[in-house]
Amino acid sequence: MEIKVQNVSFKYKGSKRQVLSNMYLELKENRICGLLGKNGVGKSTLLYLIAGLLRPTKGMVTVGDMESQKRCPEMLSEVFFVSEEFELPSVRLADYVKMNAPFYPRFSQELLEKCLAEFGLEYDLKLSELSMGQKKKVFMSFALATRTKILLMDEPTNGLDIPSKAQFRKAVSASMSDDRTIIISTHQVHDVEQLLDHVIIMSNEGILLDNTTQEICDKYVFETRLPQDMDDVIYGEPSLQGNLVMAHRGDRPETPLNLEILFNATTQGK
Ligand SMILES: Nc1ncnc2c1ncn2[C@@H]1O[C@H](COP(=O)(O)OP(=O)(O)OP(=O)(O)O)[C@@H](O)[C@H]1O
Repeated sequence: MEIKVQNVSFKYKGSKRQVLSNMYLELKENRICGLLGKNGVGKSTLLYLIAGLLRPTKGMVTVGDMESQKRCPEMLSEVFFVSEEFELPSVRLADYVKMNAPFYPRFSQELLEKCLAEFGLEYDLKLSELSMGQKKKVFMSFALATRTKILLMDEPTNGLDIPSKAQFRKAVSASMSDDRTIIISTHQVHDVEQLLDHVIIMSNEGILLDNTTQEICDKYVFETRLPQDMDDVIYGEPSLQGNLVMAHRGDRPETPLNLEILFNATTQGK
């Protein structure tokens, strides 16, 4: 399902500040997309608009051929939003699943148990007896198992311990399918850098970058350079090993994406 944000402007009620203005964005299916931007640029707002939980002041957001703000049943069964803050009822997970899974026609019990196992959790548990991090793992496992065509995740790795970040990447990869689009809004770039195949960088002025990781890595290399070897460098930062840089690739071999360098280069207008 394609997500289209067409000429969208948004302002919170009672606030003077326009959070989004005339934004255009099209996101095709079969993508794991990282949504990056400094605090307050409107990443969460954009996710709420896509989920239909906020209405644009101007313009239109659609998923497939459905307008988000109408929240028709078909759309609700195909969009799942893991917001930064959420509440789970004080019930057993099995009862939570019994109550909520029927809303999602493609829900997979097998995938739920696989994701839980990835996070080191059992299926037989009481939601009220879990720590915050454990609740998040359970909620994300449920979200992944819904197999909705659109999955929106706001800061999914916040509050997860160090081993869980790799488990998160495995669980997301395991749940990915050709007809799914996952948008992950995050500041924890190293947690998701190997997972993404698309990157969107937002600023207060709008979208600064909207490309597949393949397009980025075809054009640029991310590597460490000596000070005398900086001719074709677009952006660089000193590091312990030398200068960490983003440079034109030319005929050099491809390098892995360094999201932090890409983000700093982009937001500094390089
Ligand atoms: N309920 C609200 N009422 C008024 N203004 C709001 C409300 N929620 C957010 N804002 C404002 O809208 C702007 C965008 O907020 P949003 O939460 O979408 O940003 P963000 O990019 O997700 O930020 P962060 O990285 O800090 O999570 C901010 O300037 C914020 O102050």
